[in-house]
Amino acid sequence: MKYSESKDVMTPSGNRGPKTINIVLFGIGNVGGTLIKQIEEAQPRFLAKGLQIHIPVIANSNTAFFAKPNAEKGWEAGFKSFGFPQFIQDIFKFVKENELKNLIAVDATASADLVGEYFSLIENGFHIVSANKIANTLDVAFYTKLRDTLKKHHRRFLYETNVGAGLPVIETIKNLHDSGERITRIRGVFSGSLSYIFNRFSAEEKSFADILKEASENGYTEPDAREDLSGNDVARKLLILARELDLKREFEDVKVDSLIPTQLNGKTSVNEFKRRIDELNPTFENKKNQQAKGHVLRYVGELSVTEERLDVKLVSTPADSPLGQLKGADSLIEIYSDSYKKQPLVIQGAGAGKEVTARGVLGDIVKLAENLI
Ligand SMILES: NC(=O)C1=CN([C@@H]2O[C@H](COP(=O)(O)OP(=O)(O)OC[C@H]3O[C@@H](n4cnc5c(N)ncnc54)[C@H](OP(=O)(O)O)[C@@H]3O)[C@@H](O)[C@H]2O)C=CC1
Ligand SMILES: N[C@@H](CC=O)C(=O)O
Repeated sequence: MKYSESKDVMTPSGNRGPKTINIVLFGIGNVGGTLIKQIEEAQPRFLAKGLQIHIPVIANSNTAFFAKPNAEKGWEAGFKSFGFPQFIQDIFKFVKENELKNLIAVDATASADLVGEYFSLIENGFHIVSANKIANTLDVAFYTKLRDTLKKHHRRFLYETNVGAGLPVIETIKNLHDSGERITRIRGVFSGSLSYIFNRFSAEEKSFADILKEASENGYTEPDAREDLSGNDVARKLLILARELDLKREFEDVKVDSLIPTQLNGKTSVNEFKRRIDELNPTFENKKNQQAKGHVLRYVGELSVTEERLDVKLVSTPADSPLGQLKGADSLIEIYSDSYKKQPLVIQGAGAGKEVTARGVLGDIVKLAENLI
């Protein structure tokens, strides 16, 4: 398959040859689909700065589409008509044959299988940008091996959207830590979907199941919403932050208060869970009604760095407290440190959603592109 890059494009500043970045995109759901749109819309602005972002390969779990340059606009039709069964080796062959440089694999999936391919992606010259949290939350041996492999092949791995979607949480925590600041505690509402669910459930007379369905339709939940309800998604976020602070903890070290009643946990399929979703209602009606007056439910994560403790649980908090006042799918993350001792550094804003997340992924791509030739 031949793919010829438009190397002689004239930038508005009059210089020849913008820097071309080649994205291989895995995942075209909420985040991946929105990312393509955002790249297409921002292309004139990138070009003005001497940057051109191509997406020569677009893949879902079973199909890969090898696109023509600048084909982002009509990619859906091409994907349907000219998609091939997706095999990673074909992708490697394609980028080699076409001598594509500045390769970035973007992981907009929740797939563990794809994470298993990270090593071969790196060995084949790819940098990685990921919204998928799995690579950062497998065991410490994997975590370390991934970083060693990146170092050996001079590749980078950016994953700002792993915590707080488009919010600058990882970058802020990393900057503080790397500059010698002692972070003592990180606490807050880390899940955008559970924020949306509990903010509405606490304020409205709607059933828990109906609100959960709407959260899913709005693209706030994980592909399997039980990842949110089980607390696993928040646990992953806490673990990722702990590891940024050099605490080599495992997923099992996070103490998690699951929100899934035992009869729906574990053994049911996603479809069966969706069919029986109304069974969640009595549990949450009870929790809502048992609260003190003026209190609301919030699902909170806390990383106590000094005690090396990671906790995820449902709490009842006064409606006029900072967490109690949350709206929409907002996350609110408080960072306590030696410099931010009494008044924490607070990061607040949408913690889930396809637009903010895709923008965060694009932010990582542009950041990475700045360091490429
Ligand atoms: N939505 C949000 O607000 C946020 C999401 N994220 C993360 O972003 C990721 C994607 O979320 P979202 O877009 O909502 O999920 P979706 O379910 O909407 O999309 C997932 C996409 O991944 C594809 N996929 C699955 N397995 C593979 C594979 N092995 N190779 C290639 N493609 C694959 C799916 O293809 P198919 O249809 O064939 O299965 C689908 O296109 C998740 O890891 C999530 O945690 C992070 C922050 C916020
Ligand atoms: N399900 C997640 C989406 C982003 O990671 C959340 O609700 O925060």
